[in-house]
Amino acid sequence: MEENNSQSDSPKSKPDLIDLNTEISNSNNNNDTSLETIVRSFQDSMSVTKQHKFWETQPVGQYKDVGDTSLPEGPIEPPTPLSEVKQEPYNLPAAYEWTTCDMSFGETCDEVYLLLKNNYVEDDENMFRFNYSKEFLTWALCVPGYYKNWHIGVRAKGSKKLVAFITGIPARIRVNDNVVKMAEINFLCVHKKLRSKRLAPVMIKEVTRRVHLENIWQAAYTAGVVIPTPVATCQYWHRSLNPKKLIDVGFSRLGARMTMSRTIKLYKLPDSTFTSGFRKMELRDVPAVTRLLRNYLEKFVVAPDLDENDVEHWLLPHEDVVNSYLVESPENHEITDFCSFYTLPSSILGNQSYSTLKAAYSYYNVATKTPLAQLMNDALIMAKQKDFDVFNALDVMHNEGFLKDLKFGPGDGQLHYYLYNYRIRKALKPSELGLVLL
Ligand SMILES: CCCCCCCCCCCCCC(=O)SCCNC(=O)CCNC(=O)[C@H](O)C(C)(C)COP(=O)(O)OP(=O)(O)OC[C@H]1O[C@@H](n2cnc3c(N)ncnc32)[C@H](O)[C@@H]1OP(=O)(O)O
Repeated sequence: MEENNSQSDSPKSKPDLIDLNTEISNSNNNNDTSLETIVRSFQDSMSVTKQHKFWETQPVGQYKDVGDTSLPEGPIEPPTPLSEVKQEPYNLPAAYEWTTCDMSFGETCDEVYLLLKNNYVEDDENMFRFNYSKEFLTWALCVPGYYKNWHIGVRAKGSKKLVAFITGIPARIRVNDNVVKMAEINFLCVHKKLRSKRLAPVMIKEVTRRVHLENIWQAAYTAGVVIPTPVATCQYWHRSLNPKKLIDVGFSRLGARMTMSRTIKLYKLPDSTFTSGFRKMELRDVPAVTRLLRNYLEKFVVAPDLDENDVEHWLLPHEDVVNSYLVESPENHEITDFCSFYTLPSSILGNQSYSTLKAAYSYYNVATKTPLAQLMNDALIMAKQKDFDVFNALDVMHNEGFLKDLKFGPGDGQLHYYLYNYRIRKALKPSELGLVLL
């Protein structure tokens, strides 16, 4: 392991405090997310240039190269011959050992669930912590063509307790005109008691080694922390569905001149959806949804290259995991619009009355006939019917087109997108991203 050089963790998405009075008017926030601005403001706020002992050694965009448009787009390093990829796992401290987490095995899934439930991403004020369900974790990890040994755990040798986790899943991601085989890396987690001991770099190197062994040399990931170097920085927006509970648990505040009853009225939604032909997606819709989505995702600089298998896995409704709806024309039965959201509750830490915040996260949405805001309003109505407390959305794809109209308020946490071993010339605007990672 490397020397002790701690970095404070911060959530990769954060259920931010939103002021329920000002959030709607307060939405023309500064949207200058050019990479230069992000890196500079980050460095300014640290007053020194932060050192990244690990990330400086990796094939990722380095801060010193920011703004140098002469560097070519594409892989930073060429692939190494497979025979030269290290065959044995990286060394762990003597008291720990690697384990492959078989997520189809109930007991292992329980252990992963509990490690994350107790140690994964929190907001800056430590009021909320992501609580991914077991069904969600299995869905997110056991994807078409997945490699079991990319679901990597670390156990204490004596007690066999699971103390750390990191995962990769295979994906085809298009960057401009190139479809690149990548790993999507997620669920990096080190038990709270083992933090700041440089375990994370060992885990990242180990997942990298296992991905390389499959002849894959690029990866995509998101994080709440700034490390070298984001390809885009996005913001979360929140739409209250249950404002009273959100206020009671400290997720949001009552606006200055607002009463609770006015606030409840402000966020009230109709009981049923508005768009005729709006219905739940079914298995028979997979080909039409795939066509709709592929056509839409072409508009973005970075987006997944999804086939019918992927769409069936990622978008077919799955109780308490992912919800998808579409609009089928009552006249010609054409599928013209699609919207989806996934279920990711957070534990509410230290509240007497409530233990869980039920959050829906906007996933992939495509509107070709129905106005996007109307389609998303129907998604909000469905989320309310399903008893979600809040509907979250990033400012990616065309989401900016509905956020303000539908009474979303900006959060103060940011989510940074990264590519490993792939350079793009210029930082992207959130609206140039067609990718949502879980
Ligand atoms: C080709 C295939 C490639 C595949 C790999 C592609 C890359 C994948 C990259 C991973 C994508 C993950 C996507 C997600 O899952 S993002 C979610 C991350 N998880 C959490 O935030 C949960 C709560 N926090 C923790 O469990 C720990 O704080 C973690 C495990 C995050 C760090 O543990 P700890 O706090 O005990 O620190 P350390 O002493 O061991 O290590 C310190 C070093 O680690 C760098 N660090 C800290 N946080 C992150 C982070 N979120 N991404 C990348 N690097 C991170 C940090 O800058 C420093 O390096 P450097 O600044 O000195 O250089």
